[in-house]
Amino acid sequence: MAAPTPVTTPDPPAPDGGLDAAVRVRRGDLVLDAALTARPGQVVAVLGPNGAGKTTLLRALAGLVPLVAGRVVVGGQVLDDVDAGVRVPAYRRGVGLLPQDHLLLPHLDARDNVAFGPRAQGLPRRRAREVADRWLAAVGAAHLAAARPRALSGGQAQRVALARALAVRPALLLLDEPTAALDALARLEVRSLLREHLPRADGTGVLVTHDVLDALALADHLVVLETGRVVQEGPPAAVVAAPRTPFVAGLVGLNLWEATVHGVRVRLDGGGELVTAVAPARPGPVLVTVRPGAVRVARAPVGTADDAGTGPADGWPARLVGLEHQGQAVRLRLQPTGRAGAALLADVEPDRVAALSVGAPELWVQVPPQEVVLQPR
Ligand SMILES: Nc1ncnc2c1ncn2[C@@H]1O[C@H](COP(=O)(O)OP(=O)(O)OP(=O)(O)O)[C@@H](O)[C@H]1O
Repeated sequence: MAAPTPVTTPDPPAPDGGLDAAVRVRRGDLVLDAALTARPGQVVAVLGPNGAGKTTLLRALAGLVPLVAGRVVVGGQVLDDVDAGVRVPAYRRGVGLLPQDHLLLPHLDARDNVAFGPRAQGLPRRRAREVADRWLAAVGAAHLAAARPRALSGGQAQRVALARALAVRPALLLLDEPTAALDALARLEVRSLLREHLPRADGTGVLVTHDVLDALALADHLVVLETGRVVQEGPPAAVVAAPRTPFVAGLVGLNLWEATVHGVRVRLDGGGELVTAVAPARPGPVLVTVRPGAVRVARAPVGTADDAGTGPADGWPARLVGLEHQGQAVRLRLQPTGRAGAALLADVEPDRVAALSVGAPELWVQVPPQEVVLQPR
């Protein structure tokens, strides 16, 4: 009998383009242990707190920091393989790195800074300058062609550096916080330039950022790095919607706690208890997220969890320790005053702030059960 025709095919094996890396690096106290993969045409964003190892990861991929263990394959070419003793030097990798401090060559004008890479790839001077002019125009910096780096503003220098990185059309383009040093307007402009030019169809981009908007706007895949480890990854919108660490929750402005659930009772590991509208099938450890806009703040408990037929008053007493604007609302930072409770963010209408903050030594925070979102831990 003839074999049935398969109706689905498994994912293709790692393509001979793209990025396939698993690196271990030691730098001082940091042990970086991270894997990154991306198909050709994809951009991966790497997000993490200061000192997480993001720059070290880029430098390892660029061949500027030796691996202790692991392998880096770009576009089918093995650039590092510690077991096999392969280490392609940085200048022969065809990998573009846009470092945080952009490092334009000070004695060359913007055009020759951009033409430098194409020249090094063997283009004659005139052709390399034509390529440079095209890329300067593409990033809106044609008028800066004759300027030396010291005459450029931060945003202008960043555009020229971006043109320089793109002009060599690397198989792997590494960008270290390309929008960090820019003011809000320049950041928007550079972000839309990146969206337009990143990546080329058969190349891969890795973008280190502190800004979750960069990840949402520019990346296909988001990797969160903390103390040298990947703690969460996935499509950016999915990571942002369901943070699994306080760092990510803080970035997107959600409250997040580790807790243990028994029926509808959610006991926070750090103290305090919430009630959930939907009891998970099994008791056990969970992550709890709550939108700041869902937190009720009042001078005294309002109703009780008895409304849901579940027991005594929920919530906990807290004290106001900070206030900031958050869109149309005011975001309150609250610290528990007793042992039963957790610090949290709450968004309230501006006209309620005076009533809550003037002369109230203690407030009461509560979360409606339907706003308590649980994920397995
Ligand atoms: N050359 C070095 N010598 C010693 N330790 C280093 C070196 N480079 C990095 N480290 C260590 O690695 C840690 C991570 O550095 P890295 O610059 O990769 O972090 P990062 O995530 O990019 O941080 P930031 O967001 O602040 O740029 C540092 O805190 C330091 O402990």
